[in-house]
Amino acid sequence: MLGETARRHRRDLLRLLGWSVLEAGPTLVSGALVAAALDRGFLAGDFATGALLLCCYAGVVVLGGFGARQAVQPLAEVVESLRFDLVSRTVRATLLRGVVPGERVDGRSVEGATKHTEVLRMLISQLLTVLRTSVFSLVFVIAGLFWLAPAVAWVSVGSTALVVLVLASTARGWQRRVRDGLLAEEKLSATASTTLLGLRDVVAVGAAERATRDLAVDVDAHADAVNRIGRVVAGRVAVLALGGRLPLAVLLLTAPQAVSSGVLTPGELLGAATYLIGSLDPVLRALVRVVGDIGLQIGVLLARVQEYARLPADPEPQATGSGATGEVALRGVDFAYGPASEKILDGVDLTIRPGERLVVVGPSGAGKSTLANLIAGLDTPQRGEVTLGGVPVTGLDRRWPRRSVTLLPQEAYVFSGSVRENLAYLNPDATDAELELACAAVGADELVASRGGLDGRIDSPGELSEGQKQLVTLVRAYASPAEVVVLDEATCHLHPERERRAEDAFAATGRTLVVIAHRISSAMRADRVVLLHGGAVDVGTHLELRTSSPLYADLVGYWNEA
Ligand SMILES: Nc1ncnc2c1ncn2[C@@H]1O[C@H](COP(=O)(O)OP(=O)(O)OP(=O)(O)O)[C@@H](O)[C@H]1O
Repeated sequence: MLGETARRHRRDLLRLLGWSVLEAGPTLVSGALVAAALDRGFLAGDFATGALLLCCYAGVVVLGGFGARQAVQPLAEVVESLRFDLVSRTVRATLLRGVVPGERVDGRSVEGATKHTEVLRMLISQLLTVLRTSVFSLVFVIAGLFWLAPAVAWVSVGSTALVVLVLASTARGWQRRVRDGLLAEEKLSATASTTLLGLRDVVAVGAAERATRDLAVDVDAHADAVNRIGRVVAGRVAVLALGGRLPLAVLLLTAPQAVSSGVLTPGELLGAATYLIGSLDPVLRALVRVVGDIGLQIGVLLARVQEYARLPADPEPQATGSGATGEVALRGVDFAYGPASEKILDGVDLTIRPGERLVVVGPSGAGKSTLANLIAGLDTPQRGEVTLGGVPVTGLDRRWPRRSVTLLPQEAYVFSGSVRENLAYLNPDATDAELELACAAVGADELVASRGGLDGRIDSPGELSEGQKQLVTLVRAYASPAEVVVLDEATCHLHPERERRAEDAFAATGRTLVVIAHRISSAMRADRVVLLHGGAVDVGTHLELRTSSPLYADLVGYWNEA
């Protein structure tokens, strides 16, 4: 995931690297200039040279500050783009999994994904900020020390290697503990939010003690996990303290001997101490904090985000054929919303022929929308099966955009964006000519023209009336490649004449059209009508049902009066 963003921002990363070298520049010359200022200037009685050399150092520090300032912009480009990529991936994958039967997706999945992504953004920003200068600074310190005091440089290399070795060998255990801590925190927050949301029920059924006990278990588990992390942190801090201070201790202990024997001048001694105190120790600390702590936290969080960004599995292997003939069949379908709930559909058999215009009617709550969801594969029957072109609908290709069935619900969803983006939502490859054709067919051309054509904007969808929103979604469905279109009261806010025009337009394309009727006029122009009642279906033409079914005759009468 990170690699993809990094590839796109190669230039920004190179700019970041370049400015970071400049930012770390003062580290390279700090010890050397201090040593020269002392030996050739102040101790040699040449105050002007000493002061000039210190001024040079100050100049380099200002240049380093300029490098730090310039590095901010490329850093922000990379990090913000990374956040956008991560959020897009996780939300998209969560939504796609949401329409797959058997996948458990709720608001917490998206919330968890976005929360983790936000933390990741901050951590990666810190990682890049510290890492980019620390690595160069470390190299520069060692180089400076080799120039001034090679023996101290070797001790520094050894102690740095020791720190790296110890941290690397404990990295796995550390990562495991951080992950356990994160999981414990997630579990605690899930239990707490479930308990708090159902607080009234918990009190009503006298389960307060039980809920407290359950919560206490998760609180203890979280506390244990945090304690285990704390113990590892303590060990790592000790190693770091030893590794960072050892070279300085060696320098100070050997200083009298080294200076008196002429191995080091006083200036070189002070220069080496400047490198060690001013750079090596802080750099090692920063590196350990960043690579050891932040780096590992990033690894753990990325693994979690990757779980959220998991796309649903492709169709099951038994799903052969494209399902693209437009024939929908329900065989012995039973459906209920819960194991103890009443059946909404009870042993329903129904074949919808390719290119047929079928209208579904029935009393409120009879299960018309449920039938629409089953045809679209959004729900799975407990018994029997729903097939499309002979293939179980739940086994069809569910990659976005859905290619086989398009279901338009009553609530039309229009988002902020261009008119084109809204219309091409179910077929991003649609050409302008195809979209214009779809607009003309369903009668949305005036609306699109009034918004400034395909390039026009819909900045706040609330400006559109419900009918206008339904027109937008009708164009979407028309422009989609699906061979079966299900309109679940998707034209209820349109004038009857506009509704007829839209339905006729779909029927004229030769696709299978299933309309959950809002008005009796839809049933009157259908090839066949399905009357849904008490979990069963009666099927026939409008005239047949009118004479054979008293319930249908009642519904027609009710509609006519209305
Ligand atoms: N997600 C759900 N969970 C539990 N029960 C549901 C769910 N969705 C619908 N129901 C119930 O299932 C029954 C059928 O609902 P459905 O929406 O399919 O009926 P409908 O014929 O489309 O109704 P209407 O004409 O009022 O839109 C209703 O009793 C409804 O309350």
